[in-house]
Amino acid sequence: MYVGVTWGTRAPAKSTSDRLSAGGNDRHTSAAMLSICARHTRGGIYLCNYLTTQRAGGPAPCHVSTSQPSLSKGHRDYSLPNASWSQNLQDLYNKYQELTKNGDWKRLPSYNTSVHHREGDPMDGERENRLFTRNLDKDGVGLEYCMFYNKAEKRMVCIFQPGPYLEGPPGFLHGGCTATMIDSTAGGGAVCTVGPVFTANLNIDYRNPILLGSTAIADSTVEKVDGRKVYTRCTVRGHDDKVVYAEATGLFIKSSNL
Ligand SMILES: CCCCCCCCCC(=O)SCCNC(=O)CCNC(=O)[C@H](O)C(C)(C)COP(=O)(O)OP(=O)(O)OC[C@H]1O[C@@H](n2cnc3c(N)ncnc32)[C@H](O)[C@@H]1OP(=O)(O)O
Repeated sequence: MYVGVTWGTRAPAKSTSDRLSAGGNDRHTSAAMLSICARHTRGGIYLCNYLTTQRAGGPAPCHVSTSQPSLSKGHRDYSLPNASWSQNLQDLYNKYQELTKNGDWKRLPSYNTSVHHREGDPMDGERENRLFTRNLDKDGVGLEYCMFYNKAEKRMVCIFQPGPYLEGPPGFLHGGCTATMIDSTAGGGAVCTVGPVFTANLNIDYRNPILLGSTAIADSTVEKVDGRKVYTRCTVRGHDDKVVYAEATGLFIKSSNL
């Protein structure tokens, strides 16, 4: 499936997230081309073809080109910048987008369902299910994030900005949400490295609280693959690398029956 999206100029951001963050300016976001399919089946997580379906030689033909996020068949790509993104998140996005240019890094599109974006998926159609990390309808109040994968380094980076609906301690991100981002980032890296997996174990040391509206990076690497076992390590740090928020290891088990 190919989906191309062109973004236009947007109004200055006024979200809580932006007020809380150091940045808050909005900016033009360049066109992005992407292709991916992802699916969850029986709890196993798939990310298919995204490393192979991007066409060489520049942007692929677009199915969608609008000044708004792609909503073709409801398949908006939530990994693209929107008006709730802080300047810090936008800057990191631009940095990693730049790194995709030589092919070392790939940006992963992200949808709010696990299966709807797959053309011809038998589960396509009206479904109530939402991807946990994309279950809020309003931009900026929940998780804003984008993942980039480096195949050679078996490394997944997720830049993210937690919004005001994710509060744990007053003003700070709930630890369960931090765990979710670690699970998703390390799990996504495991999937991209070996195929569908289940999370078997997550071990997290929380080092510093994450301010709501700030910008953070979850940086995960697959350290070892031993049979069906995929060992990962993940660090969550601030956008400027000055603060470590959490350190984690994760064990993912390659699905045996998918
Ligand atoms: C970009 C988007 C990316 C999206 C990523 C999303 C990430 C989110 C991922 C999830 O949330 S997945 C949902 C949460 N996880 C689960 O619900 C899994 C529940 N557990 C299970 O289904 C099974 O326990 C599991 C599949 C993990 C393992 O069962 P199996 O029957 O397939 O394997 P088995 O028990 O034979 O274990 C295989 C090996 O792993 C080892 N193992 C399994 N669980 C372990 C554990 N917890 N700790 C340590 N080792 C473990 C086990 O000892 C064994 O080692 P050996 O091969 O050396 O004998």
